Amino acid sequence: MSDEGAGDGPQDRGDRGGQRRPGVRGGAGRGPGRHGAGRPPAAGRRADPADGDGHRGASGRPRSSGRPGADGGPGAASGGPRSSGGSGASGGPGHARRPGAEGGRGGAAGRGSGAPRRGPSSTDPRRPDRGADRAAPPARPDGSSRTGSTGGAGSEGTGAGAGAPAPRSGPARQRWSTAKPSQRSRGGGPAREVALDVLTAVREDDAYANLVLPGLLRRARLDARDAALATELAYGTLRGRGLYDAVLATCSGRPLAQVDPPLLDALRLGVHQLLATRVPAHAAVSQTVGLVRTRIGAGPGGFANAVLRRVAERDRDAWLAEVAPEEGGPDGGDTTERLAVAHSHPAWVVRALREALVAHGRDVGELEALLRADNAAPEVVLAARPGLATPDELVAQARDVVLRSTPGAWSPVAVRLDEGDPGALPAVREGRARVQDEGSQLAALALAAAPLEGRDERWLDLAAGPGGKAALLAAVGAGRGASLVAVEVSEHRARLVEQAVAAVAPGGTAVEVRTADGREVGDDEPGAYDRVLVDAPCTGLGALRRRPEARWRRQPSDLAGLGPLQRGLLDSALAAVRVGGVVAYVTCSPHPAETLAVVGDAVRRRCGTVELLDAPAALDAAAGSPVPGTASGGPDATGPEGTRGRTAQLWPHAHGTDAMFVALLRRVS
Ligand SMILES: C[S@@+](CC[C@H](N)C(=O)[O-])C[C@H]1O[C@@H](n2cnc3c(N)ncnc32)[C@H](O)[C@@H]1O
Repeated sequence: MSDEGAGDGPQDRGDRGGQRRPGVRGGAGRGPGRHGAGRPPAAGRRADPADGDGHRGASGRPRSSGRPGADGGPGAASGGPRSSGGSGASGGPGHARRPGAEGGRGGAAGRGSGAPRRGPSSTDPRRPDRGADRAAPPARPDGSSRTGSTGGAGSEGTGAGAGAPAPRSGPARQRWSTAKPSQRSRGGGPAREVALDVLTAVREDDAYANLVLPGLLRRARLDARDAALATELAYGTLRGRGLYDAVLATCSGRPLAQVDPPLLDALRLGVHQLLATRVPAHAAVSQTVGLVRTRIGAGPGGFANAVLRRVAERDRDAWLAEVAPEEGGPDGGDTTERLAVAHSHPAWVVRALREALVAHGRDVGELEALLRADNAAPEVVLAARPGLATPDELVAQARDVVLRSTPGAWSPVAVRLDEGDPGALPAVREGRARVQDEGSQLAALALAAAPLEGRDERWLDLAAGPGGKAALLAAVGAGRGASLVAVEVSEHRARLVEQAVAAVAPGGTAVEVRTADGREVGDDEPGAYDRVLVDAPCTGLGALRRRPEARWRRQPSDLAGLGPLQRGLLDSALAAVRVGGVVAYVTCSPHPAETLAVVGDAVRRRCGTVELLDAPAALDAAAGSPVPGTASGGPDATGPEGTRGRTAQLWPHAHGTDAMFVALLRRVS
């Protein structure tokens, strides 16, 4: 579930009707009827609440997912925020971070309350202040407390207090609004309405935020700024829910379970504005209360007013000290619980990520940076498909539509967009380039770069939907005279694969898409392939930054359900590859149960017939220069025997990519 190009991008959106493209053979396979691939759900709706990958966790039996891809389409793929002005292609405009405009909440003032090679740095200089947002985005990626005072809230508030000093902690008096009542928006304004609609769809319909948002933005006809605000509010509220609920529990005077869910959504939206944006406090409260009044009722509006005023009495740091006190202090609590609240992750995910860092041989002290990276909006990254587009072409096209772009940090075919709608680039619209996380790009390119002797003509992608890596592999393979068979169990997602690879095979037969169960290919076609990709369905714990709601949906029990499916697919791949051929086992989760354990088992069970290749070296080869810190498991690591140092793990906080895991296995007999 690693590829964000997937989802709702212009080239692979499910609403294209899934028509066949010339040159793409849609093999019958053992079709969906047999495997119950299921109906294609409405865009944005989840097929299975327990599983975003289009399979049923417990049974391992796949099912069609409403989420075309692990990640959305361009922009949406990114978790939204960095792209802006979005069309459907972008999954909505991004929130525009304005480093230079951090600070004051305006009206709150006075009340006294209140790596690597070109990799990203923690100070993230990539985003200039465009000065055009009214999105009032988070001051820092993790939404930590604001300093400085240059920013008001643009048109968002009344202007009162803009440029005022940053809010300080502690209770004090508050003037709620300087606007005349007639000037205030009664319903919260269109951006908040859209944001609330997203929260409602996520809660009631199990929708994916990145898929429902574009349609809601279009329907509401928001201009770019309001669209950016709506996107930031929706995504930020979903990500920050853990902390916001802890604050609300303190302020609401009743257990949150007793608060009506629609009202709770609106309260979270209000808290997000108060604690993580530069929206002035008075505007955050009055607009959110207006929204509650018009959407839910006058009584709930009064309740929201009382609760949000209490929230507004302190700033984020003060609330953190209250609800997530540092250990060692008088109220210091358990580290996991503190990190869970402070960085808004379920405690089991915090534990899982800590375990993952240790298992892959990294310093456990990196945990907080990793959690913070999960809360930062990822950049939109494009992959220029070899033979169809070049990074230089993408940079030139971005310049033509006044988008800032930079070369990728790692992948030789990557271009990073600072903001904007990737669908504005002709190459993206034509399917010659695609939004795809750099980690996903490197994983596919590493398989293509793995050393191989003898025949190298038949490539296989065993779990291909929605087709991001298949599209890249197909393009690379076409340049080397290799054909690709792409297998996907979900009918709907198989159609997305066809769309994804269409540009690579306009009239040829280099790519064949089959709707089938990948676990059966090994038995049906033993030893038939030279290179095989298993991008296994997984928990997606390495891509939380792209899927704001995912962390609240996943359960620890998902791990147990996914294990047999992951092992079954890897077994099938190892049977389908010829002796001497290479299998890449890839996940967008660093969890040891989905990565090192699966690979370690496979190597152990096949005693001597399968060997691990040097995946970090293959990543370096794919990148064209060293990608530091990918070797997964040093001498002290706890990874299973036989995997140490041979597998590769990328990290959001270290590489600026999703946390992709890559193992390369060669069948030796
Ligand atoms: C992680 S996603 C693959 C992402 C894809 N490689 C990309 O880059 O766009 C895993 C895919 O495996 C599919 N899948 C699940 N079980 C499967 C099975 N038994 N056989 C084939 N595909 C399966 C899911 O429907 C999902 O589309």
